[in-house]
This record gives sequence, C-alpha cells and structure tokens, in this order.
Amino acid sequence: MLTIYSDDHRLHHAQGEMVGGEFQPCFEMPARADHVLARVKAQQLGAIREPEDFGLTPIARIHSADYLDFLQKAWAGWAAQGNTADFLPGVFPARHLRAKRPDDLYGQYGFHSFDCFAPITAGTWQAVYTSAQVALTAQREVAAGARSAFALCRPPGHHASADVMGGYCYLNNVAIAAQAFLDQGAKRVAILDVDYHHGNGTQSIFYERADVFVANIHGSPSFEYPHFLGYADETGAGAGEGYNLNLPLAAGSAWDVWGAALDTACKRIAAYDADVVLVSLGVDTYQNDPISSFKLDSPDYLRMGQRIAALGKPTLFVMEGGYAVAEIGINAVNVLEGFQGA
Ligand SMILES: NCCCCCC(=O)NO
Ligand SMILES: [Zn+2]
Repeated sequence: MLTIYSDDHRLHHAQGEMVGGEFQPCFEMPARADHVLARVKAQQLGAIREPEDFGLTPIARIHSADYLDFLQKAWAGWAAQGNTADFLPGVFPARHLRAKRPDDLYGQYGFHSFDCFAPITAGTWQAVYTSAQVALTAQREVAAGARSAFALCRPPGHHASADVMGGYCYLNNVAIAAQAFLDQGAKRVAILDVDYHHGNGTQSIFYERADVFVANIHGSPSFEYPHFLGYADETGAGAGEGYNLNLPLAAGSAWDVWGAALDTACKRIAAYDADVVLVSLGVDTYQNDPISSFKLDSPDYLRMGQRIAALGKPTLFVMEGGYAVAEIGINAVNVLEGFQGA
C-alpha cells in the first residue's frame, strides 16, 4: 500500500492546550506522525511518496472563501499586532448571540471556531495546506486504480466543517478527498469514521447530500467530545436523509461492542454500493489512549482492516486522531496490514 507523507506537518506544533485547567503540552504533536511513518517503514507496507500540489481549488470545493482567507492571513495579522505566542480564540457565536462575521481578526477567529483546540502558529497554514495535498495525492492513486492508499495526514481534519475549525482540525482532509473523487466522476462515496471522536465536521459537510454516505462509530456526545453532534437520530436532512449513520457507544466499549458497530456500519455501506470507501483512520479508540475511553487492543486493528477489506471497494485511508504515541504506529498500520492481507 502506498503512503503519502510530508515533513511539512512539523511546521505545526502549538505551545500547549488547556488540560485539567492547566496549560499542558499538546496531545496532537509531531511525534505522532513520526511514529506512524516509522512503523510504515518497519513493516515495509509499501512505497512512501511526497504529495503533489493541487492548489487551493480542490480545498475550496469544501471550505468557504472567508474561512480560507482567514486561515491564510491569521498568523500574519496576529504577529503584526506584536504577538509571538500561539493565536487562540476565546469568544464564539454561541446560542443567543448573532453569528455575524466580525471585521476584526479575533472576532473572526471565534466566528470560524467551535472550541479552543485549533491553535494557529506561524507554520499552521502551510502544515494544514500540505496535509490536504497529502490526502489529494493519495486520492489520485486510488482514483487511478490502486486498491488502496494511505494519506498520512497531520494535522487531522474530521472536526473541521466548511467554515469552522476545532479539535486539532482546520481543513477536512477526508472531505476534500471525497469531493475530489466525485469531481473526477465517482457517483457515490462512503466515508467510514473510526476515530474515537465523532467527525462532526465531516457529518455537517455532507449532511444534506445523498452522494456521500457518512458513518461514524464514536464515544457518545452525551459524555464525550465534541459534545454537541453525533447522536443516533442524526440521519441526514433533505436529499441527504438516510445517508448519515451515527453509532454512538458507551465509555469503556471494547471490541465486542465496537466490532459489532463496525459490522453494522459496513452493512449499511455495502447496501449504499459506493464506488469508493474513505476511512477516517483515528486510532484513539486504543485502550491506553490518554484522552479517550474505549478499550480496543492492538490486534483489534488487524480485525478492523480485515472487515473494511471485506467491503471489496477501493479504499483511501486518511489519518485522523490517536494520542498513545508509542503505539499509534502499531495500531494505525495494523489496520492497513489487516486490510492488505485480507
Ligand atoms: N480536548 C479536545 C479533544 C479534541 C479531540 C481531538 C480528536 O482526536 N478528534 O478525533
Ligand atoms: Zn479523535
């Protein structure tokens, strides 16, 4: 299986995030991608290539002009005000406020964010731009006939919607790749999000569309981040009614429960008969993940890959979350090896 990877991810490394009321080192750190890449090499998964540059056009098929304009100019504007620390938002258009886009940079940051977990640094734009190009390059490989490909994206993307960032996500890599398949002639695309957290951004982007089926298996928003989307009654709207599947699970879920949910999702994907399947590959479902509560063990990721392979569709894997850094490579590549060996 081909892996697409770029060192540009290293340009994004924020100073910290609020954990337990204290400013602590970011869980979403460059070492995550280093460990996955090292395991790809150790397991001789396949060739590793740099991304091509497809420009802003395919990104703009998913994200709004205002949003992309903000992301590109934010750091320069922040630095021009004499700031050197990371840029962070603090005020959001919550309920009972007016979601009118302000003129000033700080107001725009809050307008384009749903939490404080998407810090902007000097290198953030380049890193997220390249992460999207990684997904687009792997997409081309599958579109050209490869059975599968792995987009080793960092930063991740599934929490980002058309014009709102959060949860370490800025550009929705999997959505950008899904749209590229459709723009290149695919009729139906399925996205399976196996990350521990609900992919609220991906859901919102395709919620009213029937050409993309989105399935999520995740910690229930009743207790887990992102807290405000991901319930089972969210089944799509308008033309998209019936094309969104949420399988929220209880804290502490292990393979017995998780694997059954995967089977349910795969049956719905099989019925949808997609031309291609994209997998938002987060491995924060792992039992030792520091910010998550599921109990999957490393062999379970082999089973995950095997079950996805049984769909019998060309498959694009796009890296999302996973913060048990020592095991992230084993777990992510186990999925890919389980898929490849099936
Ligand atoms: N406290 C912020 C939690 C962000 C979740 C990031 C993630 O892994 N999403 O899949
Ligand atoms: Zn996650």
